[in-house]
Amino acid sequence: MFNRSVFVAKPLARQIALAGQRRLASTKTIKEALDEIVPAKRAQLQALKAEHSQAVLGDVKVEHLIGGMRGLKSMLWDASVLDPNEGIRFHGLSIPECQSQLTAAPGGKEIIAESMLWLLLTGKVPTEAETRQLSQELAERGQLPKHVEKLLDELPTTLHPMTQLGMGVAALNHDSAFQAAYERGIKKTEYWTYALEDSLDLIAKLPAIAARIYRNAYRPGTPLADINKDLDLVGNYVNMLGFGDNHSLTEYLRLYIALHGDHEGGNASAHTAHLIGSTLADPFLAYAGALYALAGPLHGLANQEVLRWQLNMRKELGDNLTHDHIKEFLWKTLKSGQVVPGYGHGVLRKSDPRFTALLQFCDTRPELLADPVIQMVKKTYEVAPAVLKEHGKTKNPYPNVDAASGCVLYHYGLKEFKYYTVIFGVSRALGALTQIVWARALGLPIERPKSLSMDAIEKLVKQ
Ligand SMILES: CC(=O)SCCNC(=O)CCNC(=O)[C@H](O)C(C)(C)COP(=O)(O)OP(=O)(O)OC[C@H]1O[C@@H](n2cnc3c(N)ncnc32)[C@H](O)[C@@H]1OP(=O)(O)O
Ligand SMILES: O=C([O-])CC(=O)C(=O)O
Repeated sequence: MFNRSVFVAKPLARQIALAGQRRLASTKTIKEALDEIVPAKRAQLQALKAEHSQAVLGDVKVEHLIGGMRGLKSMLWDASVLDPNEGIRFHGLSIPECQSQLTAAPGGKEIIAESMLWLLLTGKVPTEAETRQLSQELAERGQLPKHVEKLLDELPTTLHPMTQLGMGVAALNHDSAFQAAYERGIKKTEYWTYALEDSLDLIAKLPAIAARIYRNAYRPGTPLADINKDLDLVGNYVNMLGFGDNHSLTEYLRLYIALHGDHEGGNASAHTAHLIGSTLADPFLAYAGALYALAGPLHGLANQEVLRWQLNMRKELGDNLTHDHIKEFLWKTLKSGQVVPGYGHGVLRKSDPRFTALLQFCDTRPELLADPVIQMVKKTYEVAPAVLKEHGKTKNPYPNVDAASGCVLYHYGLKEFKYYTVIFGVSRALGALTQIVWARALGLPIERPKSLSMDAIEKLVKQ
């Protein structure tokens, strides 16, 4: 057992060195780490069921049925919680806490996807050795099967990249360990191990699918880099996209992909994965469905729409945009009945801390601060909340993550903004698949809420 008195007696520098050695030394696979946690979580759920099944957590109102279930507490989701004013916390850790505690790539500063995935799956901050071990495991699983490469290469390059991504992901179910095990007939208690196997495979292969789509559509005929077993997931992704020599973009994408990983359970993409997974469709099919929810302009596609909106504004009003120009364009958008992309949110009621973290990344790099697109994002932020407040409709006049996410990509030459949601899709797998693994580990049932007709609502209301 850990002996506190011995530890405290050593000088601070020595303590830090020893703690560092311990962190580095502790190496477990993600499966071994989960094996240790699953029994306790199952026991916690059993106790909740046994002792509190009938406890009331809130009312169901008519507004929930006709208002997109906003605010209705109706899903179990452990990995992250969204506070309307504070934003997201991953297993209790805020974004700045994650930035200071989660492992970066060698030579980098930003959180890497593996570190975030470990936190989401286990609720624990991984040691550096655990993170590196997971990077290696993902790199070893990263190669695509030939039939998926062929499928992607034969799709029209004009097909939206998100449609292609969903198709590539669904086709991976050809080799689903979960589906094969289900057909063989395994015990329910074993489901999660096969769901984990498929989930790790899918997360590992997403960069190769996403990069192939980019290459086919925008850089035809150029070679795709091989997976480097010594690199992290996003390092390999950026290499395959053809931007591997750009350290700043690589670091940005590491941060981007870690931060977009999970946003509690009710967002449309994560919820879709959860719903499909609850039918015991395998993780590939569940996540393919999630990607098509992400591809809607009110959700993930907003990050492409933000760039399109900004470039239209520049085309119409010129390069030297003033605050008044932006106000004018905001009102034009609102008066034509469209939404301002990148603003508003289903839950948040303040500026999204993911937006803040991405802008802080820009603040440390003079070349980004000097870029007109990034300046436009900042200037829009200076005027849009007041315009949206005056317009008076949206409950949240502040920016969400999509208001900033595309600008750095654009600066570094990844300008094909129809591709941007694909990057979001590589990221959201971290949280959505975490939930699928846990839903199978906890034996959660098929999701099937009750629906009511308008007549039935009226009848119930009158009673
Ligand atoms: C990663 C993400 O998914 S973050 C969200 C990305 N999406 C966007 O940025 C698109 C723009 N934003 C929106 O459309 C919305 O704010 C959503 C979809 C994010 C949230 O929707 P809701 O929870 O229904 O928002 P809210 O309750 O504030 O909506 C009330 C009214 O304000 C409008 N509204 C909300 N946001 C905006 C906006 N950015 N611009 C103009 N009007 C807006 C709604 O369309 C709605 O109008 P209606 O009464 O005519 O139907
Ligand atoms: O939480 C939501 O509804 C949308 C969102 O920001 C996300 O999915 O990242």
